Amino acid sequence: MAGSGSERAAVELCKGINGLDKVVLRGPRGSSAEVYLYGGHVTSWRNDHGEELLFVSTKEIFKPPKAIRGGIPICFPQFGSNGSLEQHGFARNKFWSIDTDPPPFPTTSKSFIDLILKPSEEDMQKWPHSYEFRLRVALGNGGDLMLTSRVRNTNADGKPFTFAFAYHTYFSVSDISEVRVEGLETLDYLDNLENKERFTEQGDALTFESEVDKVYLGAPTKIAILDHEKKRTFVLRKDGLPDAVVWNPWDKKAKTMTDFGDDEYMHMLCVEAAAAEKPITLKPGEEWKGRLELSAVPSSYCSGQLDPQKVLQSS
Ligand SMILES: O=P(O)(O)OC[C@H]1O[C@H](O)[C@H](O)[C@@H](O)[C@@H]1O
Repeated sequence: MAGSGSERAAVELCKGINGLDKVVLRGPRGSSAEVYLYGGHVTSWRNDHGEELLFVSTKEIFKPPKAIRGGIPICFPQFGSNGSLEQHGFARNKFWSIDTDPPPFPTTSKSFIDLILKPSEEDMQKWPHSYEFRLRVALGNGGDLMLTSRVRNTNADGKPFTFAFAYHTYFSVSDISEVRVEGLETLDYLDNLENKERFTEQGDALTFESEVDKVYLGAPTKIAILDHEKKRTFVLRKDGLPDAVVWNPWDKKAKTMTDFGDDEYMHMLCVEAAAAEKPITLKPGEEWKGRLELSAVPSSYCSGQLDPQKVLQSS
């Protein structure tokens, strides 16, 4: 549409499913992303060809207070059931606001949105802490998706607080049996399917043939998800987030989930950049930052043209 005078805005606030507010981000060459204010939740990330890269369940009904099944839920201030709050904390069930006056934070992208979450009085009864959670979602000029979370302790009573965090990313994959994850081999992990017992990953890249729910500890900053059939590699870069959670419910668990199709486990994989095992402590006035950068590159891995090690080593 260049030159036609009808170029679409890089950032647009509009209504999504069920009239929920959403922000559409558009990159210069056709890429896009969508963020619902409900949950501060990224629900779509498309490449320059318009192909969707994230999985959202066809059973998802977009009805608060249920969290959205798919995309990138924000888990905060709890991960999983490790605490007294609801599963994965409350951030994914809250209506976030657009932050109209964010503190300075440099970017080269024109396509970004700043969101903010602060506790209500009711929230403070469940989690008695005052905080500001700022989330920036940006679409890079090359179509990369970048999420930056900044959490600040604004407690006036001098008390520190502790939290866990995850970007619970659901990647869309062609067929889970054709997927390999590079970067987590040989790491220690806690197996949620074995009472959180600690094991060491053996051997080669991860492949999938049954339910998996593992928290990899001290994961590298770069992880690659290779989709052999799609000839696509997702590269996940993370900062401030030591763990990587890998989850696929597989067939039996899928059937118990009302917001997830029986066969959808074949077409998704969660690889979640997280601070799950060791919670983060912030004193009043302190700020924590956790960053996720996702890119999707065509790969000819199956024909041997792309060495997965090179994917991991290249910057
Ligand atoms: O169903 P949800 O609350 O969205 O959680 C979905 C999954 O999230 C994470 O990956 C956890 O490690 C899993 O134990 C959990 O089943």
